[in-house]
Amino acid sequence: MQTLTVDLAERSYPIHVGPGLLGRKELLAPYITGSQVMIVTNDTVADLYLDVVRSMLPDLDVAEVVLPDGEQFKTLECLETIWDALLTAGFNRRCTLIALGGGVIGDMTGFAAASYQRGVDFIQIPTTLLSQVDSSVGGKTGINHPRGKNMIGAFWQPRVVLADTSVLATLSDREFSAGMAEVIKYGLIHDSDFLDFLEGSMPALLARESVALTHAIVRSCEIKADIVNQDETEQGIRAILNLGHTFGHAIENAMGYGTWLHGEAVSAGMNMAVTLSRNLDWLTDADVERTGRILQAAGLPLRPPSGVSTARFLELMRLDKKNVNARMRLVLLSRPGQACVTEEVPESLLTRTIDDFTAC
Ligand SMILES: NC(=O)c1ccc[n+]([C@@H]2O[C@H](COP(=O)([O-])OP(=O)(O)OC[C@H]3O[C@@H](n4cnc5c(N)ncnc54)[C@H](O)[C@@H]3O)[C@@H](O)[C@H]2O)c1
Ligand SMILES: O=C(O)C(=O)C[C@@H](O)[C@H](O)[C@H](O)COP(=O)(O)O
Ligand SMILES: [Zn+2]
Repeated sequence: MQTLTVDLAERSYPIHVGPGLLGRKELLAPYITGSQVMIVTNDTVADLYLDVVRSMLPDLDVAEVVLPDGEQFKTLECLETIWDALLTAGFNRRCTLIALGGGVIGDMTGFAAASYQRGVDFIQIPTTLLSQVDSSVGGKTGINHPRGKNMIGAFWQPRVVLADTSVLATLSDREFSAGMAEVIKYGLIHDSDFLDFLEGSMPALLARESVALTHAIVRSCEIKADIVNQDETEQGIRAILNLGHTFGHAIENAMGYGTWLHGEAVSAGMNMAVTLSRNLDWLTDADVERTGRILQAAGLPLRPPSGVSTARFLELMRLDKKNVNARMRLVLLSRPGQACVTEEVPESLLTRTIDDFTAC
């Protein structure tokens, strides 16, 4: 097991990464202060891992909420289901919520913890690649709104993250590839050596070979923790974690939540952001081609779905939470391995770049 730390003074917490963590009671016990524990999961993950997580909580008052599976259920209604379960079970301010699942469960459970009785403890047990490398770390929690992705939420840090790499064996290839999009993101925004590693190791990663996969997860968590440590609530540098997301969230919303997976939409979005960076002469054609090759090798899409027009893209992108002025705020690459946030992209160039992706 390897352990990293998110370093946020009194909100600091460990991220444990390795095989066979589920079942190890001693990894949870130090972070549970009261006697009441609510495990929040979905019907797919419950069938696979609920029993073993329950076995890690002896002598405690344990209740469960099993939600329907899917991005389309990252809603106020499911959040209400969690609040109702907590109230029905008579849970008090010293209770702990455990998020057992992917990013959907993690984001919703975190927000339920942030809001229940004005804030209770929560623990992340991420079970997808995406949630192990990204969503379980950093404290962004929330739900979708029909008008926009993750529009309602809070920053609320977990007490501990347990990323058991053994559970990735049951993940579908499509979901595994979606997780790789966020892994590739870290190479693009922050670490060109890591991008080289990912480029050279893609077959081993897709075969889920333990050494390569563990390195990819640990390095991703290190990069995310480093950025979050500098800027917990996204006043500045944290926004670079949003590479590809302004385009990607527009795709997710336009297609209907759950149609395109988050990682798939981010992949097409990163390719669009990299292309826009090239159109600004910040990157070369070779950089764009290489990025496309890496994403494609991971089984990810390079282009958005054909049904989304440029006008719809722009309409949805204007709702993005990063925007503060009339000008769109975008995360682009100033070179491979280095991202920047800019409001300086001429509207005409942005439109032309999107047009190149939306034209049949
Ligand atoms: N908070 C953040 O910082 C952050 C970061 C990235 C993404 N997100 C959010 O995370 C969500 C996407 O997360 P995701 O990709 O994990 O999707 P997900 O939570 O929908 O999980 C993907 C699928 O895998 C299944 N699953 C989970 N673990 C499994 C396992 N071990 N074996 C078999 N099946 C398993 C789930 O039931 C689901 O069907 C999006 O809502 C996105 O907005 C949040
Ligand atoms: O942790 C962050 O910061 C991120 O932006 C990580 C993203 O991968 C993630 O999808 C996040 O949920 C997006 O946040 P949002 O604020 O753009 O909704
Ligand atoms: Zn993301």
